Amino acid sequence: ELVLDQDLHLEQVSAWPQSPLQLGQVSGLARDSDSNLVIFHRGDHYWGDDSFNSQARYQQRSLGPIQQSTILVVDPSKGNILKASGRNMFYMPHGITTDEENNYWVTDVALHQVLKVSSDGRDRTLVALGEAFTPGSDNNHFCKPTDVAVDTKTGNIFVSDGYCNARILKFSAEGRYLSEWGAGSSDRRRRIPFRIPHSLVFLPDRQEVCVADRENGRIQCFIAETGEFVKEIKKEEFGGKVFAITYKLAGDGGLIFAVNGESPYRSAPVSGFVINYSTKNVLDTFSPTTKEFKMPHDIVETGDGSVFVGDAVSKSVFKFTTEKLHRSV
Ligand SMILES: O=C(N[C@@H](O)C(=O)O)c1ccccc1
Repeated sequence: ELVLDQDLHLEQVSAWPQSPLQLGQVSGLARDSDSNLVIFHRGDHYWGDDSFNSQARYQQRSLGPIQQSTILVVDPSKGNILKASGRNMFYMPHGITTDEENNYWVTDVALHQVLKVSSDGRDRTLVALGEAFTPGSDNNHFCKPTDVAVDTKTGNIFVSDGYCNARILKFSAEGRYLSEWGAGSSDRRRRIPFRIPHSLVFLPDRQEVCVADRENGRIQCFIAETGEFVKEIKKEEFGGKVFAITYKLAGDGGLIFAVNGESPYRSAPVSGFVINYSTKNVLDTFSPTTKEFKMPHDIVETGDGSVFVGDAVSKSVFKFTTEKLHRSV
C-alpha cells in the first residue's frame, strides 16, 4: 500500500515485461476489475503530421481499421498477455478506461468517437458517441476526443474533448448527454481555455474529475456533479506540458501521478511525478533507467502500488514500484 511519507520513491522494474510485448504506439493504459493492466495501442498505425487535414479529418481511412489486437490485458507482475481483443475496430486509438462492469470505454481520434466495448472478447459495441469520422462540437460530435473517466458513484462518464475542442462533457452510462464545461479559472483576472484536455481521472473519495490540460502544462480539478472548478496544480518542473494523470487513494489523502512532455519553450526533463493532492507538493519524480521516456502518453496504477507508463513514441510500457516494495521482492 502506498503511504504519503516523504521518502516515497518509484523505481523502474527493469525486468518487466519478462518477454517483449509487440506494441505499436501506446496511447492508453487502464486497470481492469481484476487489477490487470489494460494496454490500448495502435498496432501498425501511427499518428504523424499528415494523419489529419486542416479540417481535422483523418486522411488514411482507406487503410481500413487496425488488424492487430489493439486491446491487451496483461498480468501486472510478469507482463504476459492474458487476453487480446479490439481487432478491425479502430483507426487511431487514444484513451481507455474501464467501468464498474469491466467494460472498456475508449476514444479514437480518427473516428472522433467514444465507444463502450465489451471486455468478453466479443468486442461488442454497447454505446457509440459521436459520428464516425465526423469532427464537430455539438452534443453528439467530438473533435479528436482524448479520454474518458467513469464516476464510479453514479455511473456517469466524462469525456475530454479534445485536440480540436476545449471542453469536458458528461454523459449517463447509457450515453445520454447531461452537460459540459470548459476550463476553470485559477486566476480571477482571466479564464484561460483548455488547450488539449488530454487525460482524465475520477477521484472516488472526493467525487471530483481532474484533467491534464496538456499544452497549458497544468492539472485542473472539478466537482463531478456540477463541473464547478475546485483547484489547479501547475508546477515549474512540469515544463510546458502535462500529458496524463491518474489518482490513488493513500493514507490521509490522495496521490496524483502525472507525466509531462517535451516543450519547445521550457526545458524540463520528461518524467513522472507523484503529487500530494491536498498540499499540491511534488513528493517524487521518476523516470526509467533502461531507456529514456520518449513521449509518455498515459499512466495508471494497479492495486499493489505499481505504476505503469505507456510511451507513444518508444512503443513501450514501463513498470515502476515504490522502492520498499521493490527491495523486499
Ligand atoms: O500530439 C500528437 N500525438 C500524440 O498526442 C498522440 O500520438 O496521441 C500529435 C500532434 C500532431 C501531429 C502528430 C502527433
